[in-house]
Amino acid sequence: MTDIRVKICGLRTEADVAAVAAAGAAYAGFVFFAKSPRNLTIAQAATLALAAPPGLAKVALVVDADDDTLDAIVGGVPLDMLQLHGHESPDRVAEIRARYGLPVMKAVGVADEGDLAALFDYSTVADQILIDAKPPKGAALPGGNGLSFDWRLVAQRRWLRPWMLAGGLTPDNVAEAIRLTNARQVDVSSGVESAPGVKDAARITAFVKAAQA
Ligand SMILES: O=C(O)c1ccccc1N[C@@H]1O[C@H](COP(=O)(O)O)[C@@H](O)[C@H]1O
Repeated sequence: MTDIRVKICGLRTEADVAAVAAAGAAYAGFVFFAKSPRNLTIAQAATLALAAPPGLAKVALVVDADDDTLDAIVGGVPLDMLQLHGHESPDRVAEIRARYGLPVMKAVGVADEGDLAALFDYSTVADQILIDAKPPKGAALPGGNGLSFDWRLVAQRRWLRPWMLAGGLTPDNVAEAIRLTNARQVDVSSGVESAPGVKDAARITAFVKAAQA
């Protein structure tokens, strides 16, 4: 066992939350993005968040959300972190962090070397950085597409803040991704599903086991 921290994103049922907790994940992610098959209402997310045991951090994933939307989410769901997965500027990240007093994790899409500078920019304002694959042009979702990027781009790099590796991770490839990048935290959504938006408890268990082996 290692101290790798795992985030399982896109939970939709209380059984998902129980599976994530039982597997030993550190974070549970709730998606607030209408186009996603994992999208939740505030009432649904509140029910799931209240079912989470102490020690399982509850993360709300939003995409270019305005203040009214964030006010409703933060006011209606007990949360430990906000994940910003859109085109939020560094100033907007700082504004959200100050307004809600919650730790903020900013997702940055990476496809080539040219994308790495943004990681430094965001690491001056966010509490954590989420390094994800850049979505293909015209993709309906800015993340959660099950696509990975060339992990060698971030291998052995250092950032100012803790970071998490995401994008196309599965129970079969997560150990290799960790070995190559030296990531201490990993995030997965599609790789632990049996169909879009349907989490698979056995895959969740296998993913956490493989990440922490
Ligand atoms: O999961 C979603 O539906 C989603 C929607 C909009 C933005 C991000 C989304 N998910 C995040 O994308 C990455 C990678 O996911 P995957 O493992 O490749 O499916 C992960 O950080 C999710 O939290």
